[in-house]
Amino acid sequence: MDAFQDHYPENVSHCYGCGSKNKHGHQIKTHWEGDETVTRFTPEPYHTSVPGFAYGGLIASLIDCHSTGTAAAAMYRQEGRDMDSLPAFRFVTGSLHVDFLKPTPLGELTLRGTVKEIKGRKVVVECTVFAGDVATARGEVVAVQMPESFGQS
Ligand SMILES: CCCCCCCCCCCC(=O)SCCNC(=O)CCNC(=O)[C@H](O)C(C)(C)COP(=O)(O)OP(=O)(O)OC[C@H]1O[C@@H](n2cnc3c(N)ncnc32)[C@H](O)[C@@H]1OP(=O)(O)O
Repeated sequence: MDAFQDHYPENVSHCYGCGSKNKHGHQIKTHWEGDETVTRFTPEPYHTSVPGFAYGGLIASLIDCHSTGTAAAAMYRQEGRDMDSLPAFRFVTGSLHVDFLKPTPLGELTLRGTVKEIKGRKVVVECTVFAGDVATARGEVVAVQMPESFGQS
């Protein structure tokens, strides 16, 4: 199944969390399941915080990139456009809030996202991280369409 990230333009495919061209990164893959977006990711042993459990910064970065991908996909969906069509929607993180509800074990994790708001260039995404049936973290991301000047200095 094609993931949102498989359709990212090359110039935004280097992100540590979601870029398919970053060989050192997480390379997460996200897709729609109805009105939810889903990413599955299995942490490596080196993602440890306390032995047996995942590092919180990893969880935050998964929520971050799951949510920016969701933002892009939601904009395409709202406009009835294919994710390969131009101009491309590129989102960056304006804010990232994470609540760690329970320790997250080092096993397969499922992130489920919902779009709370689309307003102008802003998309607000809520994302919950599950280990099995247990919600271990919940995040809210304000994703904003990337300004043309982003990355230019
Ligand atoms: C297929 C391709 C996919 C491509 C996908 C690419 C994936 C890459 C994913 C990367 C994930 C990252 O790590 S990104 C890297 C980390 N993030 C960054 O470096 C971003 C740095 N910050 C910025 O460049 C800027 O502050 C922006 C772009 C976030 C916002 O600046 P701006 O463009 O001037 O936005 P502005 O007009 O002020 O605001 C627009 C709306 O967003 C809201 N807003 C702006 N900033 C915030 C904020 N921090 N917290 C809450 N809300 C905010 C405003 O209130 C407003 O809402 P309203 O008043 O209209 O309601």
